[in-house]
Amino acid sequence: MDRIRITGGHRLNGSIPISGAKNAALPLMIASLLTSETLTLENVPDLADVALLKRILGNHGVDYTVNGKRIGESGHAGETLNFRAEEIVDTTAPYDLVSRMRASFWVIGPLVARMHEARVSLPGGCAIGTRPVDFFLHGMEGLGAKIELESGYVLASAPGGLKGGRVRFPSVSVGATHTVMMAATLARGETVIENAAREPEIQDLAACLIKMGAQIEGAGTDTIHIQGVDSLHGCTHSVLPDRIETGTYAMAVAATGGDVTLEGVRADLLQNALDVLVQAGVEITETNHGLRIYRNGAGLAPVKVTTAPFPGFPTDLQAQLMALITRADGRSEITETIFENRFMHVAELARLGADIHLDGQRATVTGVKSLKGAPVMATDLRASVSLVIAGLVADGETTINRVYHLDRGFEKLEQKLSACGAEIERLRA
Ligand SMILES: CC(=O)N[C@H]1[C@@H](OP(=O)(O)OP(=O)(O)OC[C@H]2O[C@@H](n3ccc(=O)[nH]c3=O)[C@H](O)[C@@H]2O)O[C@H](CO)[C@@H](O)[C@@H]1O
Ligand SMILES: C=C(OP(=O)(O)O)C(=O)O
Repeated sequence: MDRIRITGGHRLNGSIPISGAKNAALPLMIASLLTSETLTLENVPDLADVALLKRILGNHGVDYTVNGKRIGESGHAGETLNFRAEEIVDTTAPYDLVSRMRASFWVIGPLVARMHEARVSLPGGCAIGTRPVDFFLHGMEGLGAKIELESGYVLASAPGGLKGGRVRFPSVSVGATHTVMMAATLARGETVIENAAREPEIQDLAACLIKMGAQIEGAGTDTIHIQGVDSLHGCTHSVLPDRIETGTYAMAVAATGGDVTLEGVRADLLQNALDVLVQAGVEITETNHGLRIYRNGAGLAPVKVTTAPFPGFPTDLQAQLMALITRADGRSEITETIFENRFMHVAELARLGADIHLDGQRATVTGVKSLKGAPVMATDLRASVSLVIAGLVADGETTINRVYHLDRGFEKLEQKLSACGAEIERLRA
């Protein structure tokens, strides 16, 4: 297994291009199942999760071709890929693939909408909580699907096709909102999704579906109206920039000190997190080239943060923020409200000398003068990158094991950081 070795203590200076968002690219790719025409996606990040989803979609009959790198609508230079599901050849999404990535379960929506049946394994993904699928199942039932569970698989069928309905989620779920919204585009009549997720990735998916001919109103608010249509067609869509990658590098610069411009980003996608950084004493300005993150000399102030659905502070940046404030001047508090087991980085940060006290869903972090490098273990995607941030500021050498977690969601991490002066390298197994 590959490892990452970091020698800490270098300030970051320069610029970092931000990739297309993993969490937007995945549902957009899945939307290709809804049409027999070609869906062209620009600015697709080159990530392990994207590669895995290509395999999963391929199994259903989706062909994909690479258009090569070209500058997309957004000015980003990610990959442009064509997806074409002329015919769905298999409506089963098997355990060995779906168990490796949570988002692959979302194929259930488009498959039932187009083929009136699907057999999808219960999902896997980052081990950050129990992550049930009850909202998805109730949502699909709300559109008239019959749901059965058999040997770890969900069997969903709607022989006469899906029918629009009212779906109210008990609490906000990004994945269930994506799935029901996709399914409803081809259902007969109107669907109303209440208590819908408002994440930017939902808006990006809705924008693409609308270009494909779907009738959707209200994406980005908590109530989404979808009027079903008979069929959807192809289109070209550019994946929005990754707000979690943006926030991660902003926190890395805040931690090491320095001056870095994050290119191709949208500040409005992570305003809450940027406000927290400003409270901590980081200077942030929007320039013609992107978002300039600057901290030189000044100390870090402690912060009090509670994770929440968008537009709140994202759970996907919680671990990175914790790494940053391990060296703040005073005591910070982080409360995690989305996932019940998303503090696995705490024990690893403690190995580097962080002072963190856990009480249920609340972590109290007392700033220390310095961290010291040590071998640590990546436990999930965002936890792994929090160890990278801690390693960048720790004295001496930090080696991170199990970096396959990082490869799921961070494109060219070592290259992007070394270009700004970090001493970071991958040790191939
Ligand atoms: C690929 C992707 O986009 N992943 C993101 C997505 O995950 P994902 O879509 O899996 O997360 P959800 O928004 O669904 O989860 C939010 C909460 O709802 C609960 N829940 C969800 C569905 C359900 O049927 N029943 C249920 O109880 C979950 O266990 C969790 O406690 O949103 C999360 C919250 O912003 C992010 O951390 C993930 O990075
Ligand atoms: C938790 C994440 O991904 P997934 O939902 O695929 O596990 C993430 O992107 O941080």
